[in-house]
Amino acid sequence: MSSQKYYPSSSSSASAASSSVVNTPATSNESLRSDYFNQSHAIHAPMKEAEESEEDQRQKMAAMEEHGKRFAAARDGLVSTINETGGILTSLRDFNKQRWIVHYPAIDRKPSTQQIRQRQALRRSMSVDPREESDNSAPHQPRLQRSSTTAPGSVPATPSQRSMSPVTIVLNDEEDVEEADDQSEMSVLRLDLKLGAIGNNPQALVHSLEKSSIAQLLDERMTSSIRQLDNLRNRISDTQSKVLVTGDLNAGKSTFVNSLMRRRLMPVDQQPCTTVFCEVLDAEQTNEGREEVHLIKQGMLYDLQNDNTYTRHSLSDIEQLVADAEELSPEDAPMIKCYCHDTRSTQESLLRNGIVDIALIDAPGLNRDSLQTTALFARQEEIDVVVFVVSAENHFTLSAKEFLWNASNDKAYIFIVVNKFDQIRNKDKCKRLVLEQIKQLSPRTYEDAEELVHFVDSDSVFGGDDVESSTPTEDKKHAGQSLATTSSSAMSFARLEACLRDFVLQRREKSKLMPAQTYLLRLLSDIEFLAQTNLGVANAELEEAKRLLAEARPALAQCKAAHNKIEAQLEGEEDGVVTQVSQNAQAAFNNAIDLIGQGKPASLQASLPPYPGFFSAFEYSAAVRQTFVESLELAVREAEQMARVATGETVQRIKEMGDVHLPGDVERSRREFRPDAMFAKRLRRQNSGVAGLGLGLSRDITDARLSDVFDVGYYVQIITRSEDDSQEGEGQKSSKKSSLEDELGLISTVGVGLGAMTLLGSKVVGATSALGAAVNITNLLKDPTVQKWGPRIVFVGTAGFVAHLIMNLHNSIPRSVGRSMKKELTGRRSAGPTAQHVVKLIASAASLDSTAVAPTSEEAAPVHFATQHQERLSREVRKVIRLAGWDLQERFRVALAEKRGVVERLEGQEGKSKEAIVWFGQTSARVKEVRGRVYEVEIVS
Ligand SMILES: Nc1nc2c(ncn2[C@@H]2O[C@H](COP(=O)(O)OP(=O)(O)OP(=O)(O)O)[C@@H](O)[C@H]2O)c(=O)[nH]1
Repeated sequence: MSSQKYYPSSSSSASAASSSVVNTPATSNESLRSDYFNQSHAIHAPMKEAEESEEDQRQKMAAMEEHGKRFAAARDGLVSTINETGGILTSLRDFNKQRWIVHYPAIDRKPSTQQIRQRQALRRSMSVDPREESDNSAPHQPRLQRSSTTAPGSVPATPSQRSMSPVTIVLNDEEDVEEADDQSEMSVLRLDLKLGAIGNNPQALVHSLEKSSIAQLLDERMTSSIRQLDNLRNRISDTQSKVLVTGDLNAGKSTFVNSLMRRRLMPVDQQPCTTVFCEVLDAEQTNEGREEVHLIKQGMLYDLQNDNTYTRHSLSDIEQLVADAEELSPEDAPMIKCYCHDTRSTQESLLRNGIVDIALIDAPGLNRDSLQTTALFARQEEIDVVVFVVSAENHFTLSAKEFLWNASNDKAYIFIVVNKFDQIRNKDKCKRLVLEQIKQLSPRTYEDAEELVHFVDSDSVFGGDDVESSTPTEDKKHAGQSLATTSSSAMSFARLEACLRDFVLQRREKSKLMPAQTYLLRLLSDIEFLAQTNLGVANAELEEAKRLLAEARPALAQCKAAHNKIEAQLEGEEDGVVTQVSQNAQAAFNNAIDLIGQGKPASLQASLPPYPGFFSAFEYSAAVRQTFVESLELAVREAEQMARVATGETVQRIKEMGDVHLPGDVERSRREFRPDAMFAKRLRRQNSGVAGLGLGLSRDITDARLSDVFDVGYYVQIITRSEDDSQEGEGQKSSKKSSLEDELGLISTVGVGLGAMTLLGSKVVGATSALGAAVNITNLLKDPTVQKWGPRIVFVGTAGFVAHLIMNLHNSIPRSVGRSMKKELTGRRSAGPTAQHVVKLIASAASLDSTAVAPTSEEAAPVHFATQHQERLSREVRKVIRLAGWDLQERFRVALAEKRGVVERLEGQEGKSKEAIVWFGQTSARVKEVRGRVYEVEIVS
């Protein structure tokens, strides 16, 4: 609809005016100049008077009214869609901030064939006017074409990839890269990515930035677009229209503004002079009819009602004000408001048109310095129309091209005045060349070139210099040609005016509403593109999350089950090996102690030393004791070695359990089992001589003692025990009998006791043994049989027994030593009674109470060598197994935490993706609906 050609309503009058000009004779410059004005008025007025009957006036008014209604409807439609778009954009921004980091598409210039196909499909779907889906005959509207590879499945495989490598937006294949450059990228929400060396390559920059950084930039872009929407709403609700007149230096902008006003308001100079923005307004409508100039104070926001924001000047001061501003940089150049009368009728006047307030802004000529400022100014939403003045002599400079390129992006249509056309000889060629350039720079403007591009001679309104310079010296014929030229120039200018007036007034939808519509469509298109892109991303991420969850959940469950299983297994392994080691040790130690008790070495690896003879009996006993101790040590070592082996096997089994049950990606324990580290503490202590066999043994177990040679206490005890034994059970009695008891009868036993006493005396036996023996003997002497046979038997027995003992010392010493050691090893004190026992012994000797003599088992410290060592071994084994188990458990704990983390992250991703799919789906539908409504806003002339 907007592409419909329109023709200015006043074009008929313009041509009528021009034809009249042609028919009017003129003789001089002055007369030509005045003729022009006179003719202009003279021609227009009578024609209008003649042509515009009452009926015409009525029709015109009705048309105006109708036009006003259409304008209001279009404006209301746009305001409502602006509001909706603002709502969508705000929620997108919030969603980006709070729920889902919005994915910003990047550009990829080397697509695969598949990507090209996907892109084409997506482009087709996104470039279709919602209504065109059902109605292909719908009128042309600005279209935004997008291409993307974001169809589900074409998105990077993992979110991590995605975070650094946003979804690729394929521009175009090589043949149509140019087209892609201006159509495929984001427009309103496009990020201005310029940074360092890669600033010229937004694609590289997008790839290098973190997704969150881009989301942040996008957030800022959305915020500024929301502001822009507010401005647009205010602007289209405002009745004033602003026309910015800009162009190359010296192109004749000021002359053009003056011509429009039919007054020499702006200073005109051959030298570039305008550095200020000068806004020309109708004094009647805007300044209570006062003609004056307001120079806005530096840094002040202009307020007509507030004198402090500006200084007042007369119209004639403008030239000086502009000259003063010459020295300033474009950024500091002041803004001037020029209130003046347009004396023409409302039908002719641009400013005082009776429909809408118009302000004409004369901008500084474009050069490198001012380009930025003017471009910014032109982008402002309150600028409805940009009139670009270009000199026909110079065509478009680089600055002009840049400005037009950007401005036509923003405003779509630019009104172009090709000025100084009078200076051009080959006018057709000039027109062709200029139009060629416009086609490149502003395609929309080119489409409507008939109405929007005008080749004129602005100066001709005041009687151009060309005419002045030629007439004085030329002949009448030449003057006639000049007249014809001037007439044609006037005609062109009149047509320009009519078109401009029409463009600004009657078609202000186009000039005022269309920028808003264009902006909205671009913005909505961007949002839809983002929504589609993110929908694709979310779908891909959901699929990915589902796929990975399908692997991660069972892996977690499997890991948990394996963990539970190994926990139970570990417990079993620990208990098993500890029990095994404990039992083995117990058996080995008991066996060792029994062997020692029988006077044999505890280990097969040890053997008794050779007997050196009676006179070295004591040394022999010491050597035997040493051998026993060493053999016991060997037995302990053997038990420890067995424990090491059993532990090693269990550790290996635990390791294998780990290999079987631990997930493959979990690092295995690097801890190595070192058997020699087990029991190292005891060995160290032993080597340093701190403790002998350790654990609960008195340190003098290795010390030899005389009782090892003659165990008097033992002999006496055998005698006394016979009485006690009679009170005990038969089974017990037999088990307690030693081999010596078998050999000796009661008599010889008594003899042994007494003989030993006699032979060795209390010195030899030791005080406690002697005392114990004495007590026992005292008890023995109470026996009547002993009293009767005593002396003789004692003598014979003693002599025999002593001989026997001496003869049998090589056998009895190991037994004595063994017995003594066994007592100690099994927890009975062999080092002699404690002080308490001695006191008891003395007391019992005095009272002859035999029951109080022997230390009871409770009194003896319940130190059992076998038990102690067995416990030590068990503890050590348990410690090692626990460590191995703990190691494995720890691996499981890490693996479980990792797997749980993966599942939780994927569940989070799944949830977020689902939410995003719903959200972007709804948003996409909403945008589509609003876009449809924006398309429906009918902006017609
Ligand atoms: N021949 C001819 N000269 C013109 C025309 N328009 C302007 N001029 C001359 O061109 C020169 C510059 O005109 P200005 O109106 O000052 O140009 P400008 O674009 O406003 O200049 P700056 O603001 O300094 O960039 C003046 O000498 C004008 O007389 C025209 O249509 N034909």
